[in-house]
Amino acid sequence: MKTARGFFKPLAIGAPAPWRELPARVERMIHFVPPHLDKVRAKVGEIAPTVDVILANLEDAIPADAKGAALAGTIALSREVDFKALGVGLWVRINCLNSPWHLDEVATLVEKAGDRIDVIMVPKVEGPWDIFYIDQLLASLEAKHGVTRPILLHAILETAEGVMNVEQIAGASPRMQGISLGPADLAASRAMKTTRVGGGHPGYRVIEDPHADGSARASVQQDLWHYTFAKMVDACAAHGIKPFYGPFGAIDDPVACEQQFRNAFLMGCAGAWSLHPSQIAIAKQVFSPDPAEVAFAKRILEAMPDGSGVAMIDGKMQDDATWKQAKVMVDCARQIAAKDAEYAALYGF
Ligand SMILES: CC(C)(COP(=O)(O)OP(=O)(O)OC[C@H]1O[C@@H](n2cnc3c(N)ncnc32)[C@H](O)[C@@H]1OP(=O)(O)O)[C@@H](O)C(=O)NCCC(=O)NCCSC(=O)C[C@H](O)C(=O)O
Ligand SMILES: [Mg+2]
Repeated sequence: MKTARGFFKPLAIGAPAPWRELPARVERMIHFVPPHLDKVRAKVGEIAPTVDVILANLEDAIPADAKGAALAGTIALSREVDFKALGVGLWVRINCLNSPWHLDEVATLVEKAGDRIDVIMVPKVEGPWDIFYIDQLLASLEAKHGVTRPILLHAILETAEGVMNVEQIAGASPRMQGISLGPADLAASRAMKTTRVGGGHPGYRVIEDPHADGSARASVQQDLWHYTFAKMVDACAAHGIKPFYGPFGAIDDPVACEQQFRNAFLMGCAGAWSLHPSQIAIAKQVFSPDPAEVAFAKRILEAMPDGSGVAMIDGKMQDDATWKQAKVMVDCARQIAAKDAEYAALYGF
């Protein structure tokens, strides 16, 4: 791995200096759009003000014979909508690094939209070597095209080897903005026997012991993704980058979508992907802290102004640790309130 001093060294002469602190952005939902479909792309202008990030997808879900159209559509989109003025992030998911398409995609994106793209999402990242490669490639292209600030990287955690290496992936470059859990490819990579894209499975349960009277034994469904979330969240938190939940494929089941997003939120994730317009509101509601929780967190901060000591609030013990928990909640709410007037009013900021 890089030395402490070398970590922030520009990787190409003329490349923009790497970020020392990540830009503070609200990213509750990463909204996927298929940029090759003119009909959908034409609606991004009206959707963008309702989301935190628009992601132009070039990878899975884009047919092999439409990859060129998707790349062209992405460049067009970056010019058609003023994402910066809207305070909306523009991300692009490129094809994987062993695909025949990624090299032209990265070269074209940096040349034609380098200063308008905030984050490049890299699929199927297996280890830090994938980040080293794309980091160096981007630095050379940014220097060549005079890009003024580094494009950030976001890895999808969707292979068994990637999960094994997640800590090194998270710390592989100052460009790293975050990591998303990709449940579909990860299930395939692990040979999990499910065709679902995220969420629970009715077969994954624990059951109580047999009853003497032979009566029915209670069983409870368990969370297939808990271990992976915890490993990803720890790797991201330790390296100061953001963990996200990826796609929820049951578009017809908003209740289960909300539960999967809420599990991610409670485990420390900053946001999730929205695949369909119906999932935008779910992500916005789940990844904006509950106003009642924020109000209680404010009381904790007020009860211990210097963050030390102990206090009882509504019968609950508060101390230095819960003060830090409360600060996480209130800082997140403040950041959302600065961008979202509806929540600014709900939080009372
Ligand atoms: C999933 C979809 C194909 C569904 O599209 P459609 O059948 O058109 O849905 P509707 O008829 O309900 O659409 C209603 C209107 O909404 C528009 N629409 C649909 N999707 C979007 C969207 N993402 N953004 C904006 N607008 C959208 C439709 O055009 C309809 O408009 P109108 O006709 O004017 O009423 C579709 O939602 C879709 O393609 N979503 C994106 C899917 C995607 O990106 N998949 C890849 C990410 S998940 C993945 O790769 C797995 C991951 O990597 C892992 O391994 O886990
Ligand atoms: Mg995938």
